[in-house]
Amino acid sequence: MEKRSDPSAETQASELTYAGYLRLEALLACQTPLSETHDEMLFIVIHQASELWMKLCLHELTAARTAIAEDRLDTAFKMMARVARVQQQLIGSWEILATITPADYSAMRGKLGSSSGFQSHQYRAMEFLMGNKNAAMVRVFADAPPLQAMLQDALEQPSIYDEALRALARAGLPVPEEQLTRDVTKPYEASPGVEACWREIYASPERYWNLYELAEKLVDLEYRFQLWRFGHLKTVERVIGFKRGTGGTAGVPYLARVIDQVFFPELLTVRAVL
Ligand code: HEM
Ligand SMILES: N[C@@H](CC(=O)c1ccccc1NC=O)C(=O)O
Repeated sequence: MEKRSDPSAETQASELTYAGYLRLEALLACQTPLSETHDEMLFIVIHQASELWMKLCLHELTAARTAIAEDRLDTAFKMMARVARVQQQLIGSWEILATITPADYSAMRGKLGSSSGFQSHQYRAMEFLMGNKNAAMVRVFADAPPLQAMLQDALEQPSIYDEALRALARAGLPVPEEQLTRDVTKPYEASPGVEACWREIYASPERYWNLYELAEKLVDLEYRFQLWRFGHLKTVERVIGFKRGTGGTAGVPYLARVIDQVFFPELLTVRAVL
């Protein structure tokens, strides 16, 4: 995590003020609309607030992954429970954004050029942390080396699900070896052997209470991630309809396709065999 380095911040605690501690001067100088439209302020604020919440999600999920890797599941649960609430906040932002009318958005859209949420490195890092790895998405940041390096690192780290499966193996469940030693830069592929492990856990939660809770926390995470994606899709549909995206995709049809990308496949398929 970045520590503050500006000298003005190195004041005595007794001189510290609300605005100083929170760096409000810098934070509140970052909303600079490019158009004359009234609604651009909302557009900017929603995105900036979302990026801040994503920053917190990454902070919590990275720490949760470490905790799982170290078999400190209670610690991971605490963090994952917080992420679920942050996700609710992110999902709630669609309600506010939906107050933009198509005509008002059209009036500012030209100023956005080819910029797009597609270029959110924090969003992509979250997808990678969830296991939806895609090396092509790293190349989107070829013109921004620090962001590209951050994402390349996220691509190469095991996902929270990779670590969960390793925790299952340590607990004595027969997770197939190839799932434990897989190339974590590749998208996760469902495995019948992994489904069988979750089945064992779900069939007798009292024998595996912690692992059962881990499974349910992961399901919560995926569920809310999907609600966010769906809220985005429906908001985009009502604001720009079937226009192509500024980022170069088909727009709504692209967003509909990514909803099919599941993070923890066996946690869904196991339900059909219980
Ligand atoms: C009126 C509001 C919005 C519209 C019309 C819109 C439209 C789109 C479209 C069409 C795409 C597909 C990529 C492209 O071709 O541009 C996209 C992607 C994306 N947008 Fe938005 N968006 C809106 C608001 C937001 C907000 C508030 C966020 C929050 C950070 C966001 C985050 C993203 C992300 C992360 C992607 C990439 C999704 C992926 O690749 O799976 N968008 N958006
Ligand atoms: N892709 C959007 C533009 C857009 O929404 C956007 C543009 C700049 C910064 C963030 C954005 N939000 C999400 O994609 C569009 O096609 O209208």
